[in-house]
Amino acid sequence: MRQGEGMRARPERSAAHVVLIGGDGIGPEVVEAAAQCLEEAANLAGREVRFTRAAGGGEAIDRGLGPMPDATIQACLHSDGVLLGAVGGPRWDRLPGALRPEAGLLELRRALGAFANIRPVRLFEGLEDATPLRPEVARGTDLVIVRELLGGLYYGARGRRDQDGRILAFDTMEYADVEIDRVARFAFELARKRRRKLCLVDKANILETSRLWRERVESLAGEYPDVECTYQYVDSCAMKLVQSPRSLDVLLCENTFGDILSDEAAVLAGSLGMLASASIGGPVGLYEPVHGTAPDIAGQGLANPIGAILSAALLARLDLQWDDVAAMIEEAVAATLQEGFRTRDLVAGRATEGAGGGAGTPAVRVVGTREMTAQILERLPLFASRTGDDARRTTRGDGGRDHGIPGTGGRR
Ligand SMILES: NC(=O)c1ccc[n+]([C@@H]2O[C@H](COP(=O)([O-])OP(=O)(O)OC[C@H]3O[C@@H](n4cnc5c(N)ncnc54)[C@H](O)[C@@H]3O)[C@@H](O)[C@H]2O)c1
Ligand SMILES: CC(C)[C@H](C(=O)O)[C@@H](O)C(=O)O
Ligand SMILES: [Mg+2]
Repeated sequence: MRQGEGMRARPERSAAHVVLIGGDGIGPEVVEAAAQCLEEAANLAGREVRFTRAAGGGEAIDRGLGPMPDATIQACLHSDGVLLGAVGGPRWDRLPGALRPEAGLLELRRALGAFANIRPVRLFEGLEDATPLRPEVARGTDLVIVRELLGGLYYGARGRRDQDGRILAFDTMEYADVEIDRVARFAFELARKRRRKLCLVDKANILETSRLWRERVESLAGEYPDVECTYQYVDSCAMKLVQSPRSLDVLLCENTFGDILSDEAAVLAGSLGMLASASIGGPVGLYEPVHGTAPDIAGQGLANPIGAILSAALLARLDLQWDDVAAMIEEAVAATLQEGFRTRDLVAGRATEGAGGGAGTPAVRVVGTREMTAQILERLPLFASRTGDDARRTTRGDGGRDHGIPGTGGRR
């Protein structure tokens, strides 16, 4: 997406080129699952996706290419969208900061100009017992975290120095007004398409950067009188997230606060494995599940692929403008879950295998990554016949399944 191109009508595209960066741990497992779903849904809609696999993260380091090879960045910049699994793991934890896999991801985000990270959080019907929260608290959760992605502590000056014989380490949080304005405008526009509630999450009682965020958001709020704009300190917001999630619509956060709150919010969705994300703002969007490489379950076929699959749906909707393809994937995921299929992480809350089965509730069936993907693939054709408009109407009617995220226009 280019800033400001959001709502411009574009010619329908029938083919797309997507770069896949599997990365490390469960990254390659979930990216392959997502690529299969995107390819199949596109084919069912009469379109075509071509994939290029590119190196990134620890596996690229091991091949002597560094954490984010220039060839990968160039491939991404020349693509129609990028799908990334996750990078990092214990094997690379002792490398100097700038050489770690995670530094490569930051480099890619910056190269793609992806300043707005969108993390939708909803509890799918049927997953009420997957969250450790009481169903009456979590039910109906439908919020979006808009996380600033190219500033703050992640990109500020950091280092160490000797101070009177002691080791002093520092990280710096800096924000420029323009960096705040561009992501805040995006969040206001998003709120407008949803329940018209925007909450700026900050620490303005302590941090000067937060005070600038408040000033900028307060001044922009005048341009969006139809959006209710509130302010909440990050510490109390962390509580509110699990106390009354339905009261929240769009949460606007600086980089670090957004990172932390999104993993907390994953509890509302039943598992970290459920959350998808889109990072947009530059010529091409970067789509990745919110979770990491999950070293504890990597290579065992246990990973929940849904966060990655829903990220592929976001790619279809936001970069390719294939709303029908996106809706097809989202509907197939919802149907698979409603029929009781769960990966292991989704029975970690209060659900147990074989539970349900009475009173119209399907029995819970615990499956691995491949089987979950196969079940979703099998259901795609059920949602294939709709036109994009029909599909959009259906999903909006079901609690805003497409999260009200505005189309971003793609790169052409
Ligand atoms: N975008 C990214 O590339 C990204 C994001 C977060 C963490 N990381 C990296 O991942 C590594 C591990 O980090 P961590 O352990 O703090 O976080 P993590 O998200 O990898 O795992 C946290 C917990 O959630 C579980 N989990 C995560 N995704 C899952 C899925 N799809 N299905 C089932 N269970 C899942 C894991 O098994 C683990 O118990 C670190 O090196 C970290 O830097 C990368
Ligand atoms: C791996 C790390 C750099 C990354 C982040 O902090 O942005 C991850 O935690 C995420 O949430 O995408
Ligand atoms: Mg994170």
